[in-house]
Amino acid sequence: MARAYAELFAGLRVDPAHVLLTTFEADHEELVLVRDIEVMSMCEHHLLPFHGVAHIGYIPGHDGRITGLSKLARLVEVYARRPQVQERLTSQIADLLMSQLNPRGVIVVIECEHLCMSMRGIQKGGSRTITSAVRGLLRDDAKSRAEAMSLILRG
Ligand SMILES: Nc1nc2c(ncn2[C@@H]2O[C@H](COP(=O)(O)OP(=O)(O)OP(=O)(O)O)[C@@H](O)[C@H]2O)c(=O)[nH]1
Repeated sequence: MARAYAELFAGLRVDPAHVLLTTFEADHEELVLVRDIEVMSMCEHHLLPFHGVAHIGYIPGHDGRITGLSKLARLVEVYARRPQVQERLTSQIADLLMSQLNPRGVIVVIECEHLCMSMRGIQKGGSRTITSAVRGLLRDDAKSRAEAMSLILRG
């Protein structure tokens, strides 16, 4: 039992800042977006799962540095594998990207079904909760935000 919880909450043992230590010189200053990253997390109120997908986009900083694509998915894992609420999960990912990668903007959109609403309580399966956290240029510039949103919604 203790091992099962250790696995479920493995994200608590990892320093999220370490995930983004891998960066590359790419001279790329346009949007980078990774869609449909699987999310498996645990609602901190009921200790029941919520699951779905995350879409993470960023516009690199003026130095054009990028991070490894898998690091974005790893960041989702670190913050998801702990008791969570979806809103905090969304903003933690966006805030860490802003502070570590120093990009011009970040957008994180997460869509999940919460089993605490499906299996118990109100018992409404199939509803999806969508949260977003938008920072920097992607928040302030309507054109950049619209471009990112259109790519996110395309799927
Ligand atoms: N930005 C970007 N990253 C890429 C591309 N192709 C591969 N990568 C990433 O390059 C990174 C290399 O990181 P490393 O930490 O050196 O390699 P790794 O240990 O295999 O990394 P993991 O895949 O996280 O296990 C990984 O995050 C890959 O996902 C690409 O076209 N663009």
